Amino acid sequence: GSKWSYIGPDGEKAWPKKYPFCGGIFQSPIDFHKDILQYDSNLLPLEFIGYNVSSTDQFTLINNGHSVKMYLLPTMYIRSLPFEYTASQLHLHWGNRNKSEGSEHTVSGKHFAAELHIVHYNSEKYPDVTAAMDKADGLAVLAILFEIGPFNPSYEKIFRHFRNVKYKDQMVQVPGFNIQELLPERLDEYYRYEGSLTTPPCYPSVLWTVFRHPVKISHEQLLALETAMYCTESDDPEPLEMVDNFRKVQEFHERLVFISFRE
Ligand SMILES: NS(=O)(=O)c1c(F)c(F)c(S(=O)(=O)CCO)c(N[C@H]2CCc3ccccc32)c1F
Ligand SMILES: [Zn+2]
Repeated sequence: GSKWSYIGPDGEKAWPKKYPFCGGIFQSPIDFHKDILQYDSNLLPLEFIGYNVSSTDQFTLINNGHSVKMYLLPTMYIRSLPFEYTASQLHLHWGNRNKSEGSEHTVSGKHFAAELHIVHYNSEKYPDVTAAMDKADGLAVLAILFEIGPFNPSYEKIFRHFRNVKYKDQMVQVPGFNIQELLPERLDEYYRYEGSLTTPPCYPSVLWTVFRHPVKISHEQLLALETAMYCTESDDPEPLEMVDNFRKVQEFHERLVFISFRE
C-alpha cells in the first residue's frame, strides 16, 4: 500500500527508502527563476478535445488519503504535444489555514496559495495510465496555480462536494461540466520542462506544462480546501487533517525550463 505521507517518519525525506526514483533524476516540483528560463517560439497553445463534458455525465471525486482527486473521462484529451495525451484525473495540492502557500511549483522562490494538476497519459503509445506512468514519455501534467480573488463559480462545481469526501476512501459523483472553465487565461503562456510525479513512486515520466497565469478563488473557497478533508478514515480515533500536501522544490542543475512567452 502507499505508506508515505507529507509529515513525520514517512515524510518526503524518507520517500527514497521505499521509492528509489524519489531520490533520482528529473524530480519535480521546481522553482522557476530567470536564469534557468529560455524562450522557445515552438511552444504552441495546447488544444483541449472533449473537455466540455455534459451534465448528464459524471466524474468520480475521491479522497485517497493524500489528495482529493477527480477521475476524468477517456473522451478527454490534449493535442499539440509530441503525442496525443488522454486525461486520467485531476487533483490538488494546498497549504493550511494559517499559511495559504501550498503550491508545488514556485516562481522566483514564491509559493502560490494552491495548485491543480490535470494528469494525462500518452494514449498513442500506451493502453492506460498504469502502463504509461513509469515511461519517460508516459505522462503529461497540466498545472494551474491559485491565488486569492473573487469567488470562482467554476471551481465551486468541485469544491461544493468536499463535505462528502471528508475522509479517506470516501467518494462522490460530480455532474459533468466544462473542465476548460478551470483553466486560466492566456493558455499560450506557460512553463515547460521534463520532470517527475511529485508523489511516490516519483517516476521521471512527466512532461510538465505550468500555466504562467494563476486562477483566482475566494478566501472562503481556499479555506474550505484547507479545512475540509482528512487523510484518515472516518472511524480513525486519531484523525489527521489533510493539509500541506505539497512536495518541496527539488534541485534543478544544468537544465532549462522553456517558456512560451517573452518576459
Ligand atoms: N503531483 S502528481 O501529478 O505527480 C500526482 C499526485 F500528486 C498524486 F497525489 C497522485 S495520486 O494518484 O492522487 C496519489 C499518488 O499516487 C498522482 N497520481 C499518479 C501517480 C501514480 C498514478 C497512477 C495512475 C494515475 C495517476 C497516477 C499524481 F500524478
Ligand atoms: Zn499533483
